[in-house]
Amino acid sequence: MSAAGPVRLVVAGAIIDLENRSLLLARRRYPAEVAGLWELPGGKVEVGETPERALRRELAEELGIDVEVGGRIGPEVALRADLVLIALTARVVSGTATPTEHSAVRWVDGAGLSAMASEGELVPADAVWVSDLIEELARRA
Ligand SMILES: Nc1nc2c([nH]c(=O)n2[C@H]2C[C@H](O)[C@@H](COP(=O)(O)OP(=O)(O)OP(=O)(O)O)O2)c(=O)[nH]1
Repeated sequence: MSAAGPVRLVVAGAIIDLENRSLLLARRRYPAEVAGLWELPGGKVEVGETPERALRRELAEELGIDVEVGGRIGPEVALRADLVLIALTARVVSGTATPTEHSAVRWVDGAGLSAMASEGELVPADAVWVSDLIEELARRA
């Protein structure tokens, strides 16, 4: 795509459990470069869709959960010239996260997230969010 082409947004959910001070991560199956690495679940925003609505749709499809979406967290990340990634906070309103497209899900606390980042277990683009996520987990404690 040319540099002047439309930019597509990917929205990822920083799903936080207030009681357990933990964050939901999902393990990617594809593409090969990131298969086996952990991400904040989400997906691409469709034309005419708000990021909030896209996140609720993706999380219902991918994990079978209904979430309430909060505000932005962390910086936006340019994945490619035509793809930008943002993260929104969210909390589960109903359902239990059960992966349909990911190979696994797990809840981690701040220390666990930090350890996974150090071990290179997160998808590379998400590494920039780690300090903001750890701060958020501590703030809500
Ligand atoms: N969902 C999500 N995608 C991420 C994250 N970090 C990151 O680099 N990505 C990349 C991987 C993909 O190239 C793109 C999102 O693709 P996706 O596969 O989740 O979205 P989708 O379901 O709407 O897309 P598709 O498979 O239908 O093409 O963003 C993240 O934390 N969450």
